[in-house]
Amino acid sequence: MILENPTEKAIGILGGTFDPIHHGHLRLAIELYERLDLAEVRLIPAAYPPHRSFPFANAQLRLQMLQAAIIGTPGLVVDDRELHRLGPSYMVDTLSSLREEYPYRSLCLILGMDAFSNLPQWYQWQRLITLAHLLVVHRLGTQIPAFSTMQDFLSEHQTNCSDTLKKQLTGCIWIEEIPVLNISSTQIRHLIAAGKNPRYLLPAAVLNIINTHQLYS
Ligand SMILES: Nc1ncnc2c1ncn2[C@@H]1O[C@H](COP(=O)(O)OP(=O)(O)OP(=O)(O)O)[C@@H](O)[C@H]1O
Ligand SMILES: O=C(O)c1ccc[n+]([C@@H]2O[C@H](COP(=O)([O-])O)[C@@H](O)[C@H]2O)c1
Repeated sequence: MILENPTEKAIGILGGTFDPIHHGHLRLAIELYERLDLAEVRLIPAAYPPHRSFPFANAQLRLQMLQAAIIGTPGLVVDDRELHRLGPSYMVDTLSSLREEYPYRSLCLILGMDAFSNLPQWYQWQRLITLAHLLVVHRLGTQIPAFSTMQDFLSEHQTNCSDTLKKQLTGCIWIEEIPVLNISSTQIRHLIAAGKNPRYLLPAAVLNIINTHQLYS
């Protein structure tokens, strides 16, 4: 669907395991919020992330860490809808429920280039672009996938005009190069397990929750 006079800004959607949330996630969300003039970026923790082992921290604590991380940050919102579903937290179900809630709103699913390269392994992956745009960001050391499925997918959907993301509700791929911080949740978990201090890789409020609940040690 094409909107002749789009009045409402697009909503960015950043799903993740967030085990734990860190400054890499938060900078990514803020950069995209500002650069693409989004209404907000929704951080959506996965209850049961598909295609990876079970998270170390339980879903309620990962949610609590997210809420603590974004307090007072304009444009960032936590959305806990995946915590109310049973079974694997498939993105297609999350986008379907957002689409029901916002039938006439542009939705932009944010993906790192690594996640984008693995998209064909996602459940019903070809439906994703019928429910939202894909906002693909470069992460250090990642490249645009060279294999034909993704090259074809890109040539069909990639847009060079960011205004299209506002005018259309779904169906476009936008690639954004951003200065990505080389931080991962795995690195933070490993530091804590080794008795080292992860301070400054993640918000102090998140580290307080980790310490209170003795997570990852
Ligand atoms: N440092 C970072 N900069 C930008 N994007 C990131 C960064 N770390 C993760 N992301 C992106 O955020 C989303 C959620 O990431 P996730 O919760 O898996 O974090 P992670 O740090 O990659 O975790 P883990 O090390 O446990 O795999 C993914 O799309 C991922 O590509
Ligand atoms: O829907 C899927 O099949 C699917 C497969 C892999 C990952 N995802 C989602 O991608 C997001 C990032 O996942 P992860 O494993 O990098 O934390 C998170 O929201 C996951 O639920 C979704």
